[in-house]
Amino acid sequence: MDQLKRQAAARALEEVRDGMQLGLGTGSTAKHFVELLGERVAGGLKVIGVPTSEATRADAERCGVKLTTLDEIDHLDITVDGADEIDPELNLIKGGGGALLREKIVAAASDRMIVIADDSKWVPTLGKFPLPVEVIPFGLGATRRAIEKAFADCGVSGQMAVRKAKDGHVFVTDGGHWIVDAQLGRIADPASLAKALSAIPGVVEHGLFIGLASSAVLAGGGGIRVIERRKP
Ligand SMILES: O=C[C@H](O)[C@H](O)[C@H](O)COP(=O)(O)O
Repeated sequence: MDQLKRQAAARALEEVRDGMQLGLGTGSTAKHFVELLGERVAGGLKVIGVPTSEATRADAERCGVKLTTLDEIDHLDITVDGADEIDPELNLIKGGGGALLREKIVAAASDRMIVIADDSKWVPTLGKFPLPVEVIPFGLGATRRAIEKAFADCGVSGQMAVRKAKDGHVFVTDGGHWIVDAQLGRIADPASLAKALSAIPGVVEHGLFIGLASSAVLAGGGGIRVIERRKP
């Protein structure tokens, strides 16, 4: 599986040109991209990156990739990031690693977002992977009730749980927020659900990435598939 992730990362790296400003994703697949990018940088490639998490910042620094922020530059050429699920419209569930907020800010500031994954992430319909919803701890009860209502309005339901870290304490995101994971099973209309969740005051962001990915690079036993998003 790790080999497939690395192959997808290597294919995305072929899109990178000298002088590009890159969004650097988070997770085990994106980490391969950062490592391979570091090798190219050591060989003379000149790029600058914006990391989507403190973990990726540390990886990029270790790999010698020069970093900047979205305050210092006005756009990114390409963001390369992993995903937890990818559907045929290239809508995504992201946030399994808790980095969805910065990932979405960075993807939205990019001309192109390339999603890299092993082909187990390809699904006909999003929802089997629990949907991460990043929330403000204050007023969580009210926020949970509003999320439940949004789910019902969009025809989905399922158990919700505040994410815990490995040490048993509540998982806290890089932005200081909490994550509620919702087991929805099948999300028939991800765009409507995304809109409904975004309208809730206590929701900082959610893991539905709608219309952000430009292409997906999927590595499987039979080779690599590159899927471009259909124009609306
Ligand atoms: O918050 C984490 C990110 O959205 C990751 O890109 C996603 O969870 C996929 O991670 P991995 O490549 O480790 O499966």
